[in-house]
Amino acid sequence: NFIEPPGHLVLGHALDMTSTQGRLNTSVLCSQFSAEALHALNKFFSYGKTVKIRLGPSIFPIAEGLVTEDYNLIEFILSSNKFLKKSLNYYFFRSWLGNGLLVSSGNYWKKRRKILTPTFHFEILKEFVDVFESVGNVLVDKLETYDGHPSVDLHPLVSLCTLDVISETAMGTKINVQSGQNSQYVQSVKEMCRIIVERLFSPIKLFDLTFFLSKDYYIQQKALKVLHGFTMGVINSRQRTPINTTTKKIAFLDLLLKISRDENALTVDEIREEVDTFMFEGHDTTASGISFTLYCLAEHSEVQEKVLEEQKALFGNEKNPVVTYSELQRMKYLEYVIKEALRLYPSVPVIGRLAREETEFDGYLIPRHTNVLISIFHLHRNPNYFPDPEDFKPERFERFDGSFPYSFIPFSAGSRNCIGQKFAVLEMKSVISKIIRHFEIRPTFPKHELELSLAVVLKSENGVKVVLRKRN
Ligand code: HEM
Repeated sequence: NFIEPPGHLVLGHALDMTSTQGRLNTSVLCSQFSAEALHALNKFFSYGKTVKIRLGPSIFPIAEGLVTEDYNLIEFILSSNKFLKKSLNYYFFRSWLGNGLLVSSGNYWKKRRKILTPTFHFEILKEFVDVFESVGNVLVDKLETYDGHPSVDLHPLVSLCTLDVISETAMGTKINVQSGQNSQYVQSVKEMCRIIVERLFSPIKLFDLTFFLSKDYYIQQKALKVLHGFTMGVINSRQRTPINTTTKKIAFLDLLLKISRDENALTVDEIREEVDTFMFEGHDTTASGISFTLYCLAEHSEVQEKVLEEQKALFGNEKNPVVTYSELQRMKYLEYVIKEALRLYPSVPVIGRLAREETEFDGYLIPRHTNVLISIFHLHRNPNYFPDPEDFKPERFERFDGSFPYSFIPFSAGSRNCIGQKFAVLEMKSVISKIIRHFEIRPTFPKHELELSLAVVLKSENGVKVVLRKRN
């Protein structure tokens, strides 16, 4: 069977995930540990490309599973309809996202995916470019206040920008969090993201019984009240307002309301779940992508220069052009840069699936109901597919011919891939190109070394710091 790296008799590998010393310490109870999860995976993969791990006694199915960086197994899983169900740890999203697209399964998921797919049609996405651009302008204004500072941590600023974008596009509502409004909503999003990550790794918070006794349970309930209350408030008010058919820009929520009215396909609660799913999946992921791309550009001035050249070829020296969808499409080099940044720093570093039935793979038996965690992070750094994998070389994507289609999967692959992929790339291009036109981005001195942490969304524990200099 698959190898199980040595671990604690009862707690299994929970200690590896939570403490570099392998000792039980307070980090098991609190949050400072997802950086250790990355080190732990590095260690586990020294035992094999696919290994068995557990975060507690093996009598609890939620606490154990396989973790893999093996191309062949990943291809097998993502292309098979026996692995369409999400692994058990997605359970922690349910209190917030209910049965939304990210976590649902079976026919329920199929039906919803079919309903939602047309809402991401490029004709609809095209109309969102204005939102990316105007919200991006607010970010540029904020970044200008850091001109010449010894360093600025991009992530929190970018994260507010992407939250503003997703709110306006998903709900048709400006929440202006970049201008300090709706701070309670922002705080609640943060709390929920933190609690979900903690529950994933902590053997104490993993189980409902012990989680319900913790302080975080009360924080979660409070945050959920704010989050659900906010979304429901927006839905109720949009329901009362007839959809303006004269404007081409229609928010996802309005499309869902229209579908539910015309075809009676979704209840109000189901719409709320999907909108919440977009709010979660659609902001932290793009914030991580934008911040890490800008960090890579700071570290590689020659690449930044080529990105700027591409901008000049499109817009001359104009820093604030009216950017169109087709111009974003023409930013080919920037697209390679974003891909290379997502290769090294995939916003979603690990995804999980559940074996629907007992399955044989390469002489190994994967029992029914096994959780299989796929490390996109490690897959993307495999030298067989990406020579000198630690180097940042956007040009490699000029030659990427798709012979190994599952070697680069920042948006996952197969029928459960990211529905928001095109939206995300457009948004990232819009915001990054705008920043590059306005600022020269330099590395900090001394160099800011990222402390990556393998949370639900990839983060750097010590921030993503660069130096900004306004361009003339
Ligand atoms: C850089 C940005 C993004 C990255 C890297 C990314 C990545 C991913 C990945 C890897 C998955 C598969 C998750 C899994 O199997 O557990 C996924 C699913 C999903 N993403 Fe994204 N995402 C991004 C942006 C977005 C945006 C902007 C939206 C919405 C506007 C979105 C909505 C979704 C949804 C709804 C799913 C679930 C799809 C399903 O299961 O059918 N994502 N994303």
